[in-house]
Amino acid sequence: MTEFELIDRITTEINRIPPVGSELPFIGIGDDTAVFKSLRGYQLATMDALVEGVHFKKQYLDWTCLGWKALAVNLSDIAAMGGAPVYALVSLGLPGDVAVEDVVTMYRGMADLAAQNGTVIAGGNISRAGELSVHVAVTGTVQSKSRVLLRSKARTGDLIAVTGSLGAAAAGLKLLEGTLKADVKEADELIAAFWRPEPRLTIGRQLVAHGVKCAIDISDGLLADLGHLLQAGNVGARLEAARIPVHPAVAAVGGDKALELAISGGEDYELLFTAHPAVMGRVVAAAECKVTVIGVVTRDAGCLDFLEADGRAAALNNRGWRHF
Ligand SMILES: Nc1ncnc2c1ncn2[C@@H]1O[C@H](COP(=O)(O)OP(=O)(O)O)[C@@H](O)[C@H]1O
Ligand SMILES: Cc1ncc(C[n+]2csc(CCOP(=O)(O)OP(=O)(O)O)c2C)c(N)n1
Ligand SMILES: [Mg+2]
Repeated sequence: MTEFELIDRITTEINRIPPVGSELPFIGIGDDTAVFKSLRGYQLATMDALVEGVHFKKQYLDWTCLGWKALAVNLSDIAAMGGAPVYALVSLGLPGDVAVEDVVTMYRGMADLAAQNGTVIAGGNISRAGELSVHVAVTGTVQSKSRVLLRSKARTGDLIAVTGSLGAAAAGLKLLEGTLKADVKEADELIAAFWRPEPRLTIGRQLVAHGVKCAIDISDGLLADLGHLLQAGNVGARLEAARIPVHPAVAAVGGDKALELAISGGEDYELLFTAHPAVMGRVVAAAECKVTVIGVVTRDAGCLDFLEADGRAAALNNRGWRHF
C-alpha cells in the first residue's frame, strides 16, 4: 500500500461519521493545508515531520538546521496555500541519549526562521522515542475563500510554472550521503539547499494578489507533486524538458543525472502553480523571485507528457519520493 492509498483509507474512515455541532472544513484532507472558516477570514492547519533515517541521518545531523527545516517544510505548505503563518506546535521524539544542548540548538534554528516571518512557537510535546523525530503543526490565515491556492484549480490552457530552481536539495543529500562529489563552493550551496530551504511565503501571497488559484509545494519532486495537482484538477499536462530550471550547481556537478535530480529529487520546497496565460504574464513580470514557465495544462486527465526539445517523449525512470 502506498502512503496515498493509506491517506485515502484514513479519509474515508474520518468522513464516515460527520462531527456533530462543529463547522466542517472548507478544505479537509487532500491539499497542502486544511482550510477552516474563522472569525477573521479563513484559517489554515497543517503538519509535517522530520524523522531520523527517513528525512536525515545521524551521521550528518546539523541540529540548528534540523530545527530550521522542521518548521520550513510546514511554512512551505502555508506558502503553497497563499497564506500567512500564525502558530507552530512542536512535538519531539527523543532517544534517551540526546544532549539537552543539542535540543536547545535545534530550537535556535527553528526560532530564527519563526522570527523572520512572524510565526509564534506556541507549544508542543516531548516523548522518549526509538529514533529522533520533530513533528511540527502550523496554523495560518488567508483573507477569504477566493484568496486561497488550491491543488484542484488547474484549468485546461493554464500555463504551469515553478519558482526558483530545482534539484539542489536532492544533490545536497547525495553529497551528505557520499554518493556525489563536488567542489567546496558547490557542495556548500547544495548542502544548504537540503538543510535550509526558504519557504516561499512572499511569492505565495503575491500569487494570490495576482489572481492565481492553483498551487502545490514541491516536496516529493516536481513530477510527483505535479501528478497530485493534475489528479486533484482532473487534467493533464505537457512539460518541456529544456525549460526545467535545473539549479546551476546541480547542472555543474550532476552530469547526466542533473535533470533527473531536478524533476524527481524532491525537497525543493519551491512552489509549482498554474495560471491563465494573461495572469501568468503579470506574475512573471512582477515576481520577487525567479519564476519559470515549464509547460501547459491539457484536457487529457491524468496524462503527463514530458517532451525533449525535438518533441520526442523523454524517458522517465524515477517519478519521485514514496514513503512506502
Ligand atoms: N495521517 C493522516 N491523517 C489525516 N490526513 C492526512 C494524514 N496524512 C496525510 N494527510 C493529509 O493528506 C494530504 C496529503 O498529505 P501529504 O502528501 O503529506 O501532503 P503535503 O505534501 O502537503 O505534506 C494532506 O491534506 C494531509 O493533511
Ligand atoms: C536519509 C534520507 N533518505 C531520503 C531522503 C529523501 N526524502 C525523504 S522524505 C522525502 C519527501 C518529502 O518528505 P515528506 O515527509 O513526504 O513531505 P510531504 O510531502 O509530506 O510534505 C524525500 C525526497 C532524505 N531526506 N533523507
Ligand atoms: Mg505531509
